[in-house]
Amino acid sequence: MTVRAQSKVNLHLGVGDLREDGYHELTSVFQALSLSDDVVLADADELSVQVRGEDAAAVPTDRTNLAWRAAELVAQRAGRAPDVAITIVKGIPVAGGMAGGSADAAATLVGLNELWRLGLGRAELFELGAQLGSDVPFTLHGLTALGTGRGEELLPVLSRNSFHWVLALAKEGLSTPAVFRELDRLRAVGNPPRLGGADALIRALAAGDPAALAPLLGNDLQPAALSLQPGLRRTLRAGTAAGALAGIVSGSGPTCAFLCSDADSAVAVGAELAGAGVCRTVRVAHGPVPGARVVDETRGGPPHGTDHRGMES
Ligand SMILES: C[C@](O)(CO)[C@H](O)COP(=O)(O)OP(=O)(O)OC[C@H]1O[C@@H](n2ccc(N)nc2=O)[C@H](O)[C@@H]1O
Ligand SMILES: Nc1ncnc2c1ncn2[C@@H]1O[C@H](COP(=O)(O)OP(=O)(O)OP(=O)(O)O)[C@@H](O)[C@H]1O
Repeated sequence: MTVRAQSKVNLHLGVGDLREDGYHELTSVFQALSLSDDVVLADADELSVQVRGEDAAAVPTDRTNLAWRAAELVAQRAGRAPDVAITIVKGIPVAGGMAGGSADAAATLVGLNELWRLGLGRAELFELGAQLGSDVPFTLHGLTALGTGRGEELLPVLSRNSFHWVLALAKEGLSTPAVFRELDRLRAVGNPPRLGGADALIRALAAGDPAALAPLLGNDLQPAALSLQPGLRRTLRAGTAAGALAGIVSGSGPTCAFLCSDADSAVAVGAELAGAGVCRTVRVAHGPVPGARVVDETRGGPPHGTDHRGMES
């Protein structure tokens, strides 16, 4: 069985104060993007994880892999052994701020619910997802949603039309906790900008107008990501110089996401950015797309032809 795991970008990421539990209160408008991983699940005698694709060497294959932890959690809920062979074909950059590990965990929850015929409802899957990480519930949900709390309390947001994105993938990843810590440090020594509400952005999404949406994109984590990787300023400048409507750091970074006026513009911006020497590679993507979902019910066997990806995802 193959389950598609979609990435995300935060169109608006307002970060509140540090809570006593070590998390920050967030106001996040998420959009699920077409850049994806495939998670292949096959019956086996024991739990295992294999990773393929460009970034595979950077991903653990032991119980620290979020998909492994998802399998253990759902098996525990079902009262059965977590015996499944998990093959992850990475398309989402690792430690890139696009919720790659979270999406793999979401795909594992959805897939095992089907493979083991557990009959868990959406609410139960969301509750298991929230135990695995703040971004997992959204990667189950997909489309466009407003997240509050630590990002796991979701409300759907109406989004008309498809939006077209160029993603600039960085050479080195960034650790999410390190970026939140850097923001706390910047706030302790200065006054980095804080986003206002997301109402205007939510209206622009409902209108389906990229030109109206572009100036409203914002990310409170961006100053912290730029502080840890100053070269990202050049990447952001190069994207808008290439014709994107706007560029932001995606989540905790370091991937930069550029909103373009249409699909043709995204291809042109992607080509120019790829030649500008400001990132490892570029991908073109669109959103919103649905959350983690089964795309091939065949039991067992890795997918064919999914690990050679062009610029369009
Ligand atoms: C930056 C975002 O991607 C935006 O969607 C998410 O907030 C991060 O979500 P995630 O990677 O699923 O994060 P988790 O695995 O839940 O948390 C990792 C670490 O990030 C920090 N963290 C995460 C979420 C949050 N609301 N406040 C935080 O301070 C904490 O240090 C936490 O220990
Ligand atoms: N299935 C997985 N895919 C990628 N990384 C994983 C996975 N499971 C565990 N990891 C570990 O988690 C770290 C963060 O990876 P991930 O790609 O999820 O980051 P991210 O996209 O920045 O996360 P987020 O956007 O949710 O904050 C990696 O450096 C890796 O060690």
